Amino acid sequence: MFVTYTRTFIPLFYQYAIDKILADLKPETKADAILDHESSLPALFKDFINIGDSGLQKLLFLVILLLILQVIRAVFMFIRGRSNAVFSESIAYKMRVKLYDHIQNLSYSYHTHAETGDLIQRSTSDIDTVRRFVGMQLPEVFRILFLFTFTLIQMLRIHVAMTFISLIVVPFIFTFAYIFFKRIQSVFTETEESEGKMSTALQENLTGIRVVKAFANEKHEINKFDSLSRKYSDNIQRIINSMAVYWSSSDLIIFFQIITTIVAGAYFTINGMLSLGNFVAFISYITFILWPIRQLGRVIVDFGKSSVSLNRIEEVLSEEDEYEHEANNMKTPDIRGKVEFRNVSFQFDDANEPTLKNVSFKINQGETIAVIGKTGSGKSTLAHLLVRLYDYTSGSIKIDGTELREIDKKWARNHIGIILQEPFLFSRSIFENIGILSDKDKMLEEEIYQAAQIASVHNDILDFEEGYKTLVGERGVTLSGGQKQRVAIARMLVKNIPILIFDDSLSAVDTETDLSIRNALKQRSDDLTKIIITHRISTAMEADRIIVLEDGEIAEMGSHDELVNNSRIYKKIWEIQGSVQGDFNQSFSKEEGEDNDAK
Ligand SMILES: Nc1ncnc2c1ncn2[C@@H]1O[C@H](COP(=O)(O)OP(=O)(O)OP(=O)(O)O)[C@@H](O)[C@H]1O
Repeated sequence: MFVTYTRTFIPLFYQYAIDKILADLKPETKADAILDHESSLPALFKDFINIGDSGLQKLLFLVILLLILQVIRAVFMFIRGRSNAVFSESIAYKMRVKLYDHIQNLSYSYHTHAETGDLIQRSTSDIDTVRRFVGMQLPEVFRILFLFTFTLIQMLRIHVAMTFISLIVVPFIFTFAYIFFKRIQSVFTETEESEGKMSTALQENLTGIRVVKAFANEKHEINKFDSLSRKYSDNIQRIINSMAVYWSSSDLIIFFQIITTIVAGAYFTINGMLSLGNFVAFISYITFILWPIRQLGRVIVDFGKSSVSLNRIEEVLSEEDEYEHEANNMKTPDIRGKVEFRNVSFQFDDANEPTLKNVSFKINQGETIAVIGKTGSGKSTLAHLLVRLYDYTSGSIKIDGTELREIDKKWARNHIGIILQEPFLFSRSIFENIGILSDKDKMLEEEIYQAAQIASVHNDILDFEEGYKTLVGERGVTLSGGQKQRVAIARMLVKNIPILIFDDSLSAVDTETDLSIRNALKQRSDDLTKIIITHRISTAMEADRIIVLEDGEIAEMGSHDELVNNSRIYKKIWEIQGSVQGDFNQSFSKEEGEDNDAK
């Protein structure tokens, strides 16, 4: 406010210099009617200028005063700019962190439906729009309004009629700016959407670049991106064209206003109703009032854009935080490894029928249970229920006697570990990837190595040039599928969890490694409860019990020996896989024999 207010004094100095000082310097130019008008310059300033005796000295003091005023204004402008930036940046920072934290706490089901690109856009460019609004547009509106008010007051004090004439175009220019920016708002929105589509395509392409390369599909991808990029450029071009029309036509209106002011000012001055100095002051006032006014229309329209962004951020923030939503009295029982399913059913919100139906089974601490079944039979869903990624619709799941729904989610996930079907590795070193789940600040190397040894990946890692320091590319692309799975297993093992679920997480390792991992796990602890979801009969057959799922129901359950003779589905799988495995082993040993013979 200070900066804006003091700005309106500057034309008063011009007026004083012309009307009072020039007259002293060159008295012969003094024509009564022109110079006898009072100056509106505050008395304090006048006194300072009048310290000088001669006209030249007064001029010198005026320049010094103007300089001091400008320096003070510059300091205040700096403080204003800085505090606006600090304030808006701190708001943006808080919003970013809040949104990021909230996204972390949204449910698994939210994330399975959400679009990554869209969430990124909300967390970055939408927040930036709000930041610009708070840091630049909002202060700009206040600045323009203050400037307009203060200037209006100064002008009215000098000459009322001249004031109205000088501001005749203000309502027009403001309305013109408002209507113009309102009209092109749709172009702004389309530009934002086309930018969003372009970045989503880019993100999707980079994520799936290996598939693109593998199918030599680059041309199609390039064409797709090219058309999106063109659309974006066309929209930008439309904005540039519209803005060019706007600036030039509003310039014309402003020019008209300046001409009107000059003509009216000259008339008043010649007729002795306005001093020469005040005439100059008026011209100065209108120039610095008219340019911001035409900005105001734009800023007001930008409000719309910012409110769209705020709504988009708010939309995410209003999604339910899965932890906050839990009751305060959630339990944190001692979890040792006993699991009991009783008539458990589960249906996805958007599904027509239940994915799991009346599932009942028991697992004692230290037992290994294998779950097999056709794809889509509900195996992963069953595992997801155990870590409370979803809550069962009916029935009961008890973990060491406590109803799972009553156990604190974080507590449950800290005691029941799941190694997901598609393990995700972060683009950090292998060491960091394995240690990432540990609650300890600093993982001991020994613990990491031990976990990697059990997961049968230690030797593979040592074979890498940089060993444990090897950086796994984004999502672990520099590792083979089997290595990735084993790193994911090691990552879970550092946690020392009593119940472990392998959701088909041994599928990419060979049978031998699969066996050695299972043996190492058995050696490490007899108490570890394991649920192994698998398509491989050789993995399932060693379990204490095997559950065969069919269309979400338990079709068969028992040990390998029980099922191999006395079942429908398991027996069939055994016959198919057993014979293939037999053939494989036979041909393998035959080749080995031939090799040996050759030697
Ligand atoms: N988030 C979801 N929303 C709606 N339906 C889902 C969702 N996730 C899975 N399903 C459906 O639930 C059924 C069971 O899926 P699930 O992943 O549990 O099967 P699965 O036995 O693990 O299969 P696979 O062996 O192929 O991994 C499938 O028909 C699947 O389409």
